[in-house]
Amino acid sequence: MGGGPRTFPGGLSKWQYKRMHEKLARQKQRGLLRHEKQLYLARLRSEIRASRLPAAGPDPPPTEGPTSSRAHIRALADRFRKPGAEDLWNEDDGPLRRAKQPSTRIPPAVQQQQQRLDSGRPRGGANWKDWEELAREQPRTRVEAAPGGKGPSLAAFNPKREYRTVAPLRSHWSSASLGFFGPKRRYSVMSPCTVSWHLGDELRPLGAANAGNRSEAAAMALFNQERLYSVAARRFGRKWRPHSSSDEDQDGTSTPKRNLRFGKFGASSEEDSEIDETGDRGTIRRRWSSAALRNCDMKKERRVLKSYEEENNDLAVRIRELREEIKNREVLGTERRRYESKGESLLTSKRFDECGISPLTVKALTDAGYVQTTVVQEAALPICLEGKDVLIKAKTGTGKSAAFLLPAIESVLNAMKSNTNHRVSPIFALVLCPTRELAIQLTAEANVLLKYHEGIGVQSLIGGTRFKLDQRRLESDPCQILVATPGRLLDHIENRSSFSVRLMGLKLLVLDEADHLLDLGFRKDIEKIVDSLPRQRQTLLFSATIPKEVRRVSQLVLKRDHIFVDTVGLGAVETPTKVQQSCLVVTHELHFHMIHRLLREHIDREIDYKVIVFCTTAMVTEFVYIMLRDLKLNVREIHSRKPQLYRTRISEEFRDSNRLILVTSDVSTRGVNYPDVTLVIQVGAPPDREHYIHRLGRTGREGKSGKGILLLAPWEEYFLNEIGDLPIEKYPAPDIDQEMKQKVDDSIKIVDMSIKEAAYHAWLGYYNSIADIGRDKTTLADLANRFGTSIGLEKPPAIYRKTALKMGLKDVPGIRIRK
Ligand SMILES: Nc1ncnc2c1ncn2[C@@H]1O[C@H](COP(=O)(O)OP(=O)(O)OP(=O)(O)O)[C@@H](O)[C@H]1O
Repeated sequence: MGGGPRTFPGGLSKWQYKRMHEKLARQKQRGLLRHEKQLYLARLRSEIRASRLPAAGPDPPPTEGPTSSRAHIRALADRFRKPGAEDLWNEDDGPLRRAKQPSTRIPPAVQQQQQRLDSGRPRGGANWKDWEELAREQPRTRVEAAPGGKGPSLAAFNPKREYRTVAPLRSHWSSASLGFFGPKRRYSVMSPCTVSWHLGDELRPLGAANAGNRSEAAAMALFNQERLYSVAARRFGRKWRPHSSSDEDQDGTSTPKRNLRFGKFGASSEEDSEIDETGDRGTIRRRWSSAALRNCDMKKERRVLKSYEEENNDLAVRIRELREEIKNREVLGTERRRYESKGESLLTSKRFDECGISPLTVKALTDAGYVQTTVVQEAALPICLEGKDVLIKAKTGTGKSAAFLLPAIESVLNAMKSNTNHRVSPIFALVLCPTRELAIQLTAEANVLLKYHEGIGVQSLIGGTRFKLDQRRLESDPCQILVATPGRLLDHIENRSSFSVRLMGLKLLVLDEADHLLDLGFRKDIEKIVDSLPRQRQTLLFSATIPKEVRRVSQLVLKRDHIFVDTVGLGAVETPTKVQQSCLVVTHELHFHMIHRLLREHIDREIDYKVIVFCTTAMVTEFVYIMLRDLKLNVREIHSRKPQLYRTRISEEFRDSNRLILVTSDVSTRGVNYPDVTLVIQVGAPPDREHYIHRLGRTGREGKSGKGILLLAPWEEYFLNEIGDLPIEKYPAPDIDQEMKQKVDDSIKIVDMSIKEAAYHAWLGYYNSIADIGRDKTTLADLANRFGTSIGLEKPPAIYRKTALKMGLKDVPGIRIRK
């Protein structure tokens, strides 16, 4: 790939540098997988536990010993079930620094109740019911023993984080622990923590080791605890290390200090579980093991409980934020409904000159006909211009491109004010997108917005062009904003150290079509790219679809305190409202006849028609294109098998004209803005729901109307389950007259046999990769052969043994292997 430099930063050779990057990416990938696994396990555990709980009934007492079982399970289960709960590493888990535990005096009422319970409870017996009662009657606040008092202390209880809190512990609770450690079911939810408490003026550990002073019940408690911890430790594959030592009581009785702790339970439990011996001895002190959330919430850094005041403050801030969010949503929702019901575009009343962007940019926007912002621009601009990380979801064709290009220009302007002494300017803003067409389009759009900004340049870096030429262009022309596809960008990062150096000045990273870029196909490249960028940067993620997994994975690139803006709204339809969606189910044998019929009908009805036909693979696209061309339709093709220059030319032609049909593969699925498309036909089941939405989004842009038809074979109807929530009408297939059928059959015949064979192979590969179909290989082979017949293949073409092996198709009836 082009002649790169001999040395790389740090005096590394090209291969060392490359290996280093690969190693880093591998490590990150492993970390990610580990997190995903932990998350999954945690979810399973909490679900199982939650399902074992008694069905209804009042909430369990807030404090019930270190186990705090039901509250803990509920909290976990609730948390995992909440929409958006996939984000386990949220701020609720507390700050990363150690916060002091505030102490509060026990209110007199509590003390009275405690005394009442004390007197009613035999020293050696656990009286769980009493504690339940007491707990129920108490407000959920942290209560600690009065200094020097003998009374028990109620652990901090934060309603927001029940699973982290610990039950009230009493000085004579060694036996009481029998109660709450008793039932085995409770073991698993105990938060391992070191507990010590005061008797008189002395610190007394739980579980006295001195046999002379130890009651039988206390011994039982100790036994139970040991059992408990070892059971828990075994379950999680970690060792627990009991630390025993002896302290002398003031009254001469010796009380052993048993400091129970896990060696490495969850995150660094060691420090967390130490008894704090420096503080006030009159108060009960605890430090919480991060194992309270077990490994399911493990982080590299240790989390510590927030202080009471801090939490209250946080809570207040959170409530305020939520209120604002709800208000914003309402405003956005009303705005959207207003425009949609009026049948207008998605423009809001806010003008660009009110958004705090440079007057020169506003001038360029006005020239381009942009005066008012769209909903997504109105929502995104203030947050992006504040410098925050954002994840934004907005429907297709609603102006997301400008929503991130404008902040990109602003960040360049700001950076250029402070960075004036560079010979070659750093790249201040980097926009990543999945396809070349989209990169070219975004570059053109950025150029429009930069019309009056002299000295600021935008360039694209995409595959299919000459590496050396790119290199020269990057060095000679101004480039403060770079729009790139991941593969080619990575080539430059790995092979041009001067390019990597330029990226070190980066201020803003944008991932357009973020869900696709963070998908498995791109993720490795994205990780490598992100590794080579400065950490101090702003990151913006945009897409029309953001599946839950993507929200979680987005943490790879976004800061923890990023903002999620959803202009679509929970439960709202994700497709443009003015696009009429329908589905036709037709047997394979008639698929191509049906495409022809639908196109003819549409052309007859729409004078200025502009149609996109999406096919499943590049080779099927080519087949359909040749067939339609032979049927005398005004048709063009774009797919990955075509040279880039051709693709660019066709793309531009289709953008600027009408009365044209574009047959394309998924290279045109996302982001590409072809104005005034009147109809989108999707032939065959799309790979997933997101593909369906993005393909359909090529029509009905800017609030205009459009039509979408999904053409499925009967066995592809499973896909309708994935898009069941979208307003799709299923229609019976119209008849095809004999004359038309014959015409199509003739056109199929003229397609070259090699293209048909390649189409068969591609078809087989595509559906083999779709889990719903690819699982049953015999059926798949049968369906592939039917497809082969429908495109005029007399017998299924043979495939290479190696390919068959890879696809799991060896020895499958109906699959021919090449000798
Ligand atoms: N404020 C505006 N005023 C007028 N037209 C606008 C405005 N913002 C965007 N547009 C136009 O809306 C169309 C769609 O914009 P854009 O391509 O940015 O949509 P998108 O949300 O990125 O779509 P996709 O999800 O498909 O990527 C474009 O033709 C663009 O010129």
